Amino acid sequence: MNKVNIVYYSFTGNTLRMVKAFEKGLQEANVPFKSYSVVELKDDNEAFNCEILALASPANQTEEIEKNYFQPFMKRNAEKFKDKKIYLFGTFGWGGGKFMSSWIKQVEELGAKIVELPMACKGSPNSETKEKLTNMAKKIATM
Ligand SMILES: Cc1cc2nc3c(=O)[nH]c(=O)nc-3n(C[C@H](O)[C@H](O)[C@H](O)COP(=O)(O)O)c2cc1C
Repeated sequence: MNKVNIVYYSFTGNTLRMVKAFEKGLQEANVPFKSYSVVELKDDNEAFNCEILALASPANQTEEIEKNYFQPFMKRNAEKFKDKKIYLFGTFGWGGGKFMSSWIKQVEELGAKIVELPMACKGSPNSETKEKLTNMAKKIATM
């Protein structure tokens, strides 16, 4: 059983709906977890205090992760990603999920290990996507 923490950003709620589906899987797997909005996060070490850290962001200007909170989070914690097990997911509008490819690259260049195939969906996740995420969370929790 893995302790899985989640750090997320969501402005209009699409990414948060993905987070809720992911949390459902963790609850069903009966593993300890904590979710942190990156906007309210006070202690980065607390978020990193887990076996697997899930990160969730929408695409923001020019195919990046969210700019004002998530990009600074990545930057100030760069050294903490070395050998860290990470799972990535998020939502996008019009870019076809290009932001996710850059994020994967960034995380891998920092030395992290992406534990499962990331998930990105357009707009609000439908029930199929939510179910996939719930199952993914269960898999990650018990891997
Ligand atoms: C300021 C702003 C910038 C955005 N930039 C992009 C972008 O570069 N590529 C893209 O595919 N979607 C972009 N979007 C769309 C959001 O990624 C999409 O609506 C997402 O689902 C919002 O997630 P949230 O509801 O969790 O905030 C942008 C939206 C806003 C408001």
